Amino acid sequence: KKFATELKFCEEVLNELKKPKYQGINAPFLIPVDPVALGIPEYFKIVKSPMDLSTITDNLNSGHYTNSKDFEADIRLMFKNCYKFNPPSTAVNVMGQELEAIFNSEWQR
Ligand SMILES: Cc1ccc(Nc2c(-c3ccc(O)cc3)nc3c(C)cccn23)cc1
Repeated sequence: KKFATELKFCEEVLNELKKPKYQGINAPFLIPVDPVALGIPEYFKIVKSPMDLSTITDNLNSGHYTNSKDFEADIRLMFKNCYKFNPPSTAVNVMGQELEAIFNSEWQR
């Protein structure tokens, strides 16, 4: 896709994931994980490259992404981090799976 159109599509998908209608599942992903606030001091030992939707938004707006593949890589990194730290069937792990399913269906649009 043409560069500008490509990034416009990224912005649309990103905005969808952040919508209030998904607040039950996007909450852990809207802002950077705060290990102190969450009482998980081991977080940065387990997750070497933190990523979240606000950081991805800043990256998109600052021209950090040169194509949609780089944008997609950070989205996927965010979910991988979630599954690495939050064991299967925990609330946050399930929220990650649900939000990832929404991303996947939007991304194929
Ligand atoms: C004791 C404990 C256990 C699990 C969590 N996970 C967690 C995460 C999280 C998100 C992404 C991620 O890569 C890692 C963690 N976000 C939260 C929130 C917003 C509320 C409650 C728990 N949360 C917090 C504390």
